[in-house]
Amino acid sequence: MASLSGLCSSSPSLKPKTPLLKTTINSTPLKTSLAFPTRSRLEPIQSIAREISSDLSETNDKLPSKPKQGLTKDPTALWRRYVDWLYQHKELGLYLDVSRMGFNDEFVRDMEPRLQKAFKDMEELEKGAIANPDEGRMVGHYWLRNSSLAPNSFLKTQIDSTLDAVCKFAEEVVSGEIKPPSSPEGRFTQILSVGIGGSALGPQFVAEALAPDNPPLKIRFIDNTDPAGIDHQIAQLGPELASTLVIVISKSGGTPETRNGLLEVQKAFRDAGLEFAKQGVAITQENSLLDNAARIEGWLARFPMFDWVGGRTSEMSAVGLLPAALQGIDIREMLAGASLMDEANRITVLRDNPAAMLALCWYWASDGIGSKDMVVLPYKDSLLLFSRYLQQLVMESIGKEFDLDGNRVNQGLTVYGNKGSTDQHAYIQQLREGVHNFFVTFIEVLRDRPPGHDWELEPGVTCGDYLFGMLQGTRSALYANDRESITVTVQEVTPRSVGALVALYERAVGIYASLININAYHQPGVEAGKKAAGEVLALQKRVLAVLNEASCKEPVEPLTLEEVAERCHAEEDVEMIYKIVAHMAANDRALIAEGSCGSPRSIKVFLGECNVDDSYA
Ligand SMILES: O=P(O)(O)OC[C@H]1O[C@H](O)[C@H](O)[C@@H](O)[C@@H]1O
Repeated sequence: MASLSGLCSSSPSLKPKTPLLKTTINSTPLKTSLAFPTRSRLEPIQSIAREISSDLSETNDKLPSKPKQGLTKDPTALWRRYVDWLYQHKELGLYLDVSRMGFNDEFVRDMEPRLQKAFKDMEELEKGAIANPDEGRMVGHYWLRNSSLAPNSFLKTQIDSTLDAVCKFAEEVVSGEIKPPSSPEGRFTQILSVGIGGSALGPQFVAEALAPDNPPLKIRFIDNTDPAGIDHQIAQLGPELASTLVIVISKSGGTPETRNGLLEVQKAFRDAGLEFAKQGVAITQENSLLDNAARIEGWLARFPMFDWVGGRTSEMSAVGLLPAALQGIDIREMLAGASLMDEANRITVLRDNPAAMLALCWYWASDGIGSKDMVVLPYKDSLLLFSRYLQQLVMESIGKEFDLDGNRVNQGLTVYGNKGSTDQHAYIQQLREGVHNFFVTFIEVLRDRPPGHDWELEPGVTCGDYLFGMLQGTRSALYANDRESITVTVQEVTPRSVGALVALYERAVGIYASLININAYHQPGVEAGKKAAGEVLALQKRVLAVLNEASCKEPVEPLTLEEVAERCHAEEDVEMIYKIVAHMAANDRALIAEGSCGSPRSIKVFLGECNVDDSYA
């Protein structure tokens, strides 16, 4: 867990970077694929897959080879394939069509042992196994929508009581029973959610997908440490800051961006003469720095985040449920949708298990090594953020350097996309005709708009028919050019279907991770960037101390970058010192006495004011 002050107190000097380790898997595709013209890349990918397969063979069954073949274009065969493979979840009204993926029976047969192992792994995980071995943690997001699955009664009670507390608090806020102390409206009208990554993406997706046109509380987000972005959110609130419920979300309670967002918001409250604690809510692990601060300062409410729920799978915890409930979204329906989907995904027969079908398709398309990207295209504006949400869920889970046996595998599955038909006017040209490095997942919503509002904008055709036509047309056009696609269809965008979609992809990630033998539940790579950021800020403090000392002299002594570096005992970091100085100069916190930032060697720099307390030292 990062500490609140950790960003600025890391190691005192920037270490020279060690060169990146070259790996077999990294270098092989480069070498091999360079020998082939672009259109013939399938073969090298297969050979890489085979190579990796032999690496994994000690712990896994032999990797099924992907037969080289074109996609069938025979309409009768395609229709048969469509009907044979169509998955339907009757109660959820959800369909999964994998007919436009080119896998064959042999591949499915070969994958069966791995799938059965994945089902077993998921069963163990749900029973409370330490499925995240590196962090020694259980992985329990599935219990959140069916607490009776929790491995002990203590966890069950925690889940149930948190859900009850979320519902009660939301009801009291919406009804005005809990009110802000000094708002003329007499009730909370806005939510300002402060959080990042898994503590933002789920709530953002769900708000966009499900919030009614006029929610009881409108939501906005601070999900970065960009001061201009923060100012914008606060300025947009204007006088309504007095009726804003600020929800600070951080599992660890120590993420620097979230800490900064909180400090900025607290300052805005002070500037407006408002008492933050009366309007602040914390969602975090018990006894985290955030939790302790909220308790000591007497914030309006605190809700727990559980150790065994990862940030990117926290949408069904208080993280996602509280903001949703405050916007008038039926969270019990979301949970019901997720729970129904989970039940289906426990079935150990491939064709009856939509998450397994997805995972199998991912494996097929990307050779189990991420050789193709997943383009997610919901044809529905309200699902715009689904691909962004999935980007973290999939890429932070799957993008791993090592497998569970410690082999370097550099795994991943790249996800991107926005929405159709809009993206047809942006990059679908490349998908149809350009580099063949992707497969598509269409998300189709059958209901165009609420009943009673539709009209024909030309004889026999509605606006929604166009959207439908665009999706079907793009799917066909891509397939005609051998571009594979999956289609997930839901009847409507409802709390139930959104809950089901979240659960579908959470499980697909879990199953896929098992198929490729990686830990989907940790994120060791994220720490490197955070640590480096801490080192930059530590260096900045030393630069400030050196500049301050020189600027307190009579007369002021402007310094070259080399002089600053030397006095910081960080000669090897002169480039970073240049960047620090340029950034401070752009923000009027350092003054350039001579030269210009365009020619770094010419610069002489000093501080406009001498800080006599020398608080930088
Ligand atoms: O919820 P927090 O502890 O503030 O973490 C927020 C995010 O930060 C990290 O960088 C992780 O990579 C994410 O998985 C996490 O969701």
